[in-house]
Amino acid sequence: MISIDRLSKRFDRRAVLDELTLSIERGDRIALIGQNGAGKTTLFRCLLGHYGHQGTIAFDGVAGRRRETAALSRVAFVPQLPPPLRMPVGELLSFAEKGAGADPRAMREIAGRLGIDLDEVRARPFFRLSGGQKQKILVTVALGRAADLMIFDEPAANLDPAARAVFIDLLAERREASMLIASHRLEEVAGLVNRVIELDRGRVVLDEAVLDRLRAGATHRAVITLDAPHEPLARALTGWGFAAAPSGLRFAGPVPAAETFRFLGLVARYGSLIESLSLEQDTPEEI
Ligand SMILES: Nc1ncnc2c1ncn2[C@@H]1O[C@H](COP(=O)(O)OP(=O)(O)OP(=O)(O)O)[C@@H](O)[C@H]1O
Repeated sequence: MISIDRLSKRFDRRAVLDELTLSIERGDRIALIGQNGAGKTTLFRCLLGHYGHQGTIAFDGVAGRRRETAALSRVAFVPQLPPPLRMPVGELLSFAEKGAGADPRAMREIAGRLGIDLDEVRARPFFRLSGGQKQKILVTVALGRAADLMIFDEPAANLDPAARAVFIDLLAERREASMLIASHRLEEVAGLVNRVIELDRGRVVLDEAVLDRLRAGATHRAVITLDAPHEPLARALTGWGFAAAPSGLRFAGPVPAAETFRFLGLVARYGSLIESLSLEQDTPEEI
């Protein structure tokens, strides 16, 4: 569906995406994890054609400018920070309807489930809504249309717990769509995804097809190598039952498949300290 080949993006000569290569298949529901500044939003912006870049991104084999038109019509996107739109909400909704084929009945229902009465907010300028209300409207617009790929950048960050739960339910109902969800709460999206990709300093450092493994109920063996010794991470890993090499730089231990998300959530918090991470079928070896 999407193939990304050696994608690089620099800001002020600093590489934010660094020869990133990745392919996304139809039916993939991906949690994109990684520390603040790892490059998640930048990857989305490149995918959506908002940023120029080096390397190629092809949608169904079509790359370059033509890809942008195709992408816009088939991709629904909810940004991390809502744009400061001055237009009334009603105008945004009719733009979604006429310009992007969103279904007004579906939007009314989705907004209602998220706790927003569209008639009440229709006349209000979008930028005057609260952060959570803006996010709910953007989610409503994104889910109100039949998109092939839904890209969500920390979509639930401003939602209250009740709306957060509804949002997860709404996504779970969209089984047919491919999804790419950046989230710092891996546990929250765990039930929705079948693949976890971790970015660190603009590179893919982990790409796990989790669903099959979870189904298999297997145990994996993780081996982690650090750039430098780090006491809190060492404590966290030994708390997981990992053995440490005397150098304090290498750790190995078992990760039951059902605990994969919790484990990856822990590791993601320390992403920039980790030089390498592997998660293999459980075959004990000396560390
Ligand atoms: N328009 C820009 N100009 C300059 N630097 C930028 C720009 N956009 C992003 N960056 C830098 O690129 C790096 C990656 O940012 P990005 O927003 O992609 O990270 P992220 O993984 O989405 O982080 P977060 O989890 O905080 O949302 C950061 O260091 C950021 O400061």
